[in-house]
Amino acid sequence: MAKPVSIEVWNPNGKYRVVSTKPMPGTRWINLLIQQDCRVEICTQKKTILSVEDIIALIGDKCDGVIGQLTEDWGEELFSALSRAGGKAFSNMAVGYNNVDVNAANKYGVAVGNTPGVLTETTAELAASLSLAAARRIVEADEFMRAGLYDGWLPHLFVGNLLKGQTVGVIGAGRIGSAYARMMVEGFKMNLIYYDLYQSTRLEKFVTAYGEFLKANGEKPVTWKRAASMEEVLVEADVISLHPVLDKTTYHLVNKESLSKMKKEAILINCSRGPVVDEVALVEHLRENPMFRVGLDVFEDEPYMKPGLAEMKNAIVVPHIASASKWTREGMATLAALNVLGKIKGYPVWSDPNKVEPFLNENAPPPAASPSIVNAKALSLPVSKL
Ligand SMILES: NC(=O)C1=CN([C@@H]2O[C@H](COP(=O)(O)OP(=O)(O)OC[C@H]3O[C@@H](n4cnc5c(N)ncnc54)[C@H](O)[C@@H]3O)[C@@H](O)[C@H]2O)C=CC1
Ligand SMILES: O=C(O)C(=O)CO
Repeated sequence: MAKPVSIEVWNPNGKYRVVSTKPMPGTRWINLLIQQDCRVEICTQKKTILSVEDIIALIGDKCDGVIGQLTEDWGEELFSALSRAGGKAFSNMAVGYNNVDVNAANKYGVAVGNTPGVLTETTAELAASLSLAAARRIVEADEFMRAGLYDGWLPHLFVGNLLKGQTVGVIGAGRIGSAYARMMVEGFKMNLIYYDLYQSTRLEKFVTAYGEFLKANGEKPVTWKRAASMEEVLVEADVISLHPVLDKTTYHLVNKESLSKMKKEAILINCSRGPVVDEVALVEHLRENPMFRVGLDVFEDEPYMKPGLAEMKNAIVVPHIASASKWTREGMATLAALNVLGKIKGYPVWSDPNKVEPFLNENAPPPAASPSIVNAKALSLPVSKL
C-alpha cells in the first residue's frame, strides 16, 4: 500500500468528502464545494503524476467524489476503490477522457464528468500559435539570436511559409477544430478543407459568409471543402491540425503512410493527444524532410519524447499547455468541481455541455446541475430542464 499522501483540508466538518488529486487554479471551485457542505481535501504531494496506489490511499475508506487529472489511470481499480468508499462521482479536469475507462465507471455506477466548452478557444489559440511559429520558424530564429549568430539581414535568412491563400486542413472539426479553423480562415485568409465523421454546418456557413464578405470588398474569397476521406486533407493542405478525440479509430491516425502523402513543406500541428501520431514515424519523416515542420503540444509517451525528436530543428515542442490560460484553467476546475457536486447532491445533468457559460459566471450562483457527465445516458441520470 502506498504511504499516506500529503493533503490540504478545507472545511473539515463538511458532510461530503471530496478529494482533488491536484491543487487546481482559482478558489471559486473550493468555495462552491464548501458552500454545499463539502469537506475538500487537496493532494499537495510533490509528485507530478500520482500512481493508482497513491490515489487509492487518497480515496481512503469514505469518499463521496474525486476530481482527477488526465495523467491518471482511472480504471477498474480506482472506480472499485471509490465505490467501496461510498463514492458515486468522478470528474476529470479535462475535456478529453481517454484516461478513463467509462465502462468500469458504469459498472460501479460512478458518474464521469469532463470539462467541455471552457477550453475551446484557448486550445485553438495554441494550435494557431504553433502553426504560425512553425510557418515562420520563430523558435529556430529565437535560438539563433540568443546564440549570438545574427550578424546582419540576409535575403535567405529563416525564410518560411506565407499562410495567406494557402489551405488549412483540420482533422476532427468538433469544438476545438472548428474554432481553430475559424481563426486560420479569418485571421490569415486561408482556404479550409476538413475531415470529420460529422458535417460541421456552422463552420461551413462561417467560411461561406466570410468568403462573401471578402468578395464584396474586392478580395479573393476563401473557400471550404468537407473531405470525403482523411487522405484528401493530407494531400491538399499546407497546414494540418489534429483535433479528434483519442480512441481506437484515431490511434496512429498519422503514421508513416499518411505522412508520406503530405506535401514536403507541409506543417503538422497536434494539440489533441499524443498517440494520434506515430511519433517514431514522425521523427523519421522530419529527418528525411527538413522543410516539413511540426508543432506538438502532446506526445505519444507523455511526458517523454521519442528518441530524436528533441534534436529536430523542424519540430516545435511545448509541454501540453494548450488549455493553459488562467480563465480556462479556473473554469475547468469549476466545471470539474460542479460535476462532482451535482452528482453528490442528486442534481440533474445540464442539457447542453457545449453551453456551460452559466456555470462560469462568478457573479451568480451556478445552476443546480452537473455541467457535463459523459456517461449520463448509461447511468440513466435525469437531464436538467433549465
Ligand atoms: N492539448 C490540450 O491541452 C487539449 C487537448 N484536447 C483534446 O482535444 C480533443 C477534442 O476536443 P473537443 O474539440 O472539445 O472535442 P469534440 O468532441 O468537440 O471534437 C472531436 C471531434 O473529433 C471527431 N472525430 C472522432 N473520431 C474521428 C475520426 N476517426 N476521424 C476524424 N474525426 C473524428 C468527432 O466527430 C468530433 O467532431 C479532446 O478529446 C482532447 O483529447 C482538448 C483540450 C485541450
Ligand atoms: O482538456 C484536455 O483534454 C486537456 O488536454 C487539458 O487541457
